[in-house]
Amino acid sequence: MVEKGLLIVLSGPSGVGKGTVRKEIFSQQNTSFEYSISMTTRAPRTGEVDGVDYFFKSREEFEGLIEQGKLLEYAEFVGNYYGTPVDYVRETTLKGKDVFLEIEVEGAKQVREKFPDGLFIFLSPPSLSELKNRIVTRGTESEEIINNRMNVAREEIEMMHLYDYVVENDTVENACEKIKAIIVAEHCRRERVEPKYKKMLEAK
Ligand SMILES: Nc1nc2c(ncn2[C@@H]2O[C@H](COP(=O)(O)OP(=O)(O)O)[C@@H](O)[C@H]2O)c(=O)[nH]1
Ligand SMILES: Nc1ncnc2c1ncn2[C@@H]1O[C@H](COP(=O)(O)OP(=O)(O)O)[C@@H](O)[C@H]1O
Repeated sequence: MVEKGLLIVLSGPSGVGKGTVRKEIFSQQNTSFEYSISMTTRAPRTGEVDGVDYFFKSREEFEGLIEQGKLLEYAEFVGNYYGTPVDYVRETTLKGKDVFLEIEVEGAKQVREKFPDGLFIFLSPPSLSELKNRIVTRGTESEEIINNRMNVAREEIEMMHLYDYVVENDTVENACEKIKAIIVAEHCRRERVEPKYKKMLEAK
């Protein structure tokens, strides 16, 4: 029987660097885990691609997915819906592959209820002023939305105790190294052979 894959959840306030850190981790290793692309009703930002960054949906389509039970979890974040496709997560973990979710705190709570054995990591900013600086510098949101997201950020930071680990994103390199080390340690704790070494042993 194939061992079920681990669910890895990364949360953190808007602009802290979740996307940057995740992309760096995925670009570095011959990844043993898969990224779950979320559904959202948010409009695509310049350069974002449907089916790569998100599956972009209308509100009606999204509400249809909720009714059909197609989402593992979902939440409304600053005026838009975001949710995780349940079929993808189920199929991938059943194949024995770990799945990496990048989701906000309310969704992470729902995942924790369904998968208490998941690995929950909170990415924190060095300071609120640096958080604001990053989100402003990214240049993708209006001033009003940035202010709303900064208010939500305070509430999210207060929830960091719900996570198994808090990693500060001081530099992308440090944050990636810490997250990768946590994942290896948590594989050991769950008595799983690290996928990279499993492959190494299987190879001739
Ligand atoms: N609950 C939930 N949150 C999600 C999902 N996908 C993305 N998010 C979160 O929604 C929030 C807003 O995402 P986005 O608009 O892309 O802004 P960004 O985090 O600033 O890049 C972030 O905290 C994301 O991690 C999802 O499938 N479910
Ligand atoms: N460690 C870091 N130091 C400085 N800037 C960073 C760091 N990590 C990310 N950034 C920058 O901060 C901005 C927000 O990062 P992003 O990955 O989009 O955040 P999130 O996905 O959490 O909203 C981007 O402009 C990114 O280049």
